[in-house]
Amino acid sequence: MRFLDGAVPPYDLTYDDVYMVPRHSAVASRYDVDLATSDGTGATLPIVVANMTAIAGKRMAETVARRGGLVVIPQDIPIPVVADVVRWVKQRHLVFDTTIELAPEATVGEALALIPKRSHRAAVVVEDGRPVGIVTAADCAEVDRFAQVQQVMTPPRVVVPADTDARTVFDAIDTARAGLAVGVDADGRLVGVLTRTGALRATLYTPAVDASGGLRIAAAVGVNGDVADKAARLLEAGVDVLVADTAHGHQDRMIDALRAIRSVAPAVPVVAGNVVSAEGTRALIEAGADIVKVGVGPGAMCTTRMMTGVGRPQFSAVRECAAEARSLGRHVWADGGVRHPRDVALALAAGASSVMVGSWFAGTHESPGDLLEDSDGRAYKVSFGMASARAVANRTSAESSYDRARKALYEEGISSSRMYLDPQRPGVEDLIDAICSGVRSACTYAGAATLEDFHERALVGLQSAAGFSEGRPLSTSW
Ligand SMILES: NC(=O)C1=CN([C@@H]2O[C@H](COP(=O)(O)OP(=O)(O)OC[C@H]3O[C@@H](n4cnc5c(N)ncnc54)[C@H](OP(=O)(O)O)[C@@H]3O)[C@@H](O)[C@H]2O)C=CC1
Ligand SMILES: Nc1nc2c(ncn2[C@@H]2O[C@H](COP(=O)(O)O)[C@@H](O)[C@H]2O)c(=O)[nH]1
Ligand SMILES: [K+]
Repeated sequence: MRFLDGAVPPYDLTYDDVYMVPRHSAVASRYDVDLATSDGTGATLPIVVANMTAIAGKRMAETVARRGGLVVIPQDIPIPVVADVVRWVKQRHLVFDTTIELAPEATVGEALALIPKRSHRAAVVVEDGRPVGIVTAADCAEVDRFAQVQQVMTPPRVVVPADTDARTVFDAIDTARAGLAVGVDADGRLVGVLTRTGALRATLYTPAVDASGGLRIAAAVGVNGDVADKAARLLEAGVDVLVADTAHGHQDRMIDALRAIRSVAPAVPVVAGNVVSAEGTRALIEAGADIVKVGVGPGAMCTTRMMTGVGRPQFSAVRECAAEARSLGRHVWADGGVRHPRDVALALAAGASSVMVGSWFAGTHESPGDLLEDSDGRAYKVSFGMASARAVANRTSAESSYDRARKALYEEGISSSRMYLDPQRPGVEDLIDAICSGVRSACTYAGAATLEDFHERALVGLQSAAGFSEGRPLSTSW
């Protein structure tokens, strides 16, 4: 990456401060761009879901890994629970989505509570493991909540063997004008469901899988307690990538934690952070990190910069840390502050191998929280920061009352924020589609067929606030 006209920025920059200039391209199609990462994590997309309790759970992990990204399960989740999640995620089908299954006698009320948990917005009624009906929210409208689903279900219109190729399933759904296809095994037992868009996606994305063909998943460890023991238990559970995470990564505790992790995890990729300087990046790499997590203060739930004045505008932080990591043959993840597809493209241009997204994905069907409605009927989920009073109270619940009171004084995150679902893009895969389209397109504007080429070729200019605002679309006239 280089700056237009050799500019030397007079101050540190964030994503809104910069833009990319198109360059001659020999890449004929946006589909010719390979978005696979080269950082050893096995991700086929440069997207990592941040280790935040309100965002990264098992449904998120399944859905994102099926499209090629990675989800980091937070350090606040007890390790036996993480082990269950890992086992479950690794058993998921690589094409068909996990179904919300209901018995014929289940109530409409139960169906309505479960249907919003999945973007395919339907439940399958199952008898002896075989699909006998489909229920959508529309089928339940104006029906007594205690009615049984067998009274409102409709028969599945497209039932296919689960090994049918995705293009054929797409055509079958399209021809039948059905909402989705139900996939079954050789005995007619339910395997999963696939929507028309899901079938399309299955032809465009490559799942991130481990050597046994299971979906990949990452998990975080903090820097306190017996870090080697926690890391060993996570590895035993089958975690593919370990993330050592704390607010101030460039500290002795982190260096010790990394050495402890490396003693039990010589082979798996280890990620550590957060830092925002070349010095911090080098220190974590020397202590054993393969990938350094970059970002102090850009996160949407983060109050660190307001509380402390500490941090660094994210584009410059990523650029400096990526250059240092690359000089040592390692990588960085850009962590925090992503609000538009362009931010992902710019982080990759600055040299990140992958980009972490947290809050933006909180407002999706796949985040763990319940779907709520505000007084205007707009759907949202509640998100909160990992250094918020709420998260600290959860994390320290086993400690003495005195210790909890002491720790409660250091609050650097929002405890409750409403993340609205975008009615056009209510699922995390809708947002991933938008990000991937943006990044693929950015790569062809730069004339790049891979993310490495993109970093190499990106030509970046500095812009004023007016320049940024000019790029925003107008939904009504001026
Ligand atoms: N990217 C970002 O900008 C930030 C991210 N976070 C996220 O919040 C979560 C919780 O992280 P964290 O608060 O580190 O909690 P942890 O539970 O990981 O504890 C951090 C440890 O580091 C010590 N420490 C020393 N200096 C600091 C400092 N300036 N800030 C925080 N801890 C310090 C603490 O000791 P003692 O309490 O005695 O001081 C404590 O032992 C993580 O997921 C982290 O990524 C949090 C803040 C900023
Ligand atoms: N200072 C804080 N940073 C936090 C907190 N919770 C999470 N984070 C950081 O934000 C990113 C995600 O950024 P987003 O803009 O996509 O939401 C996450 O990975 C952490 O590094 C917090 O409470 N305080
Ligand atoms: K912030």
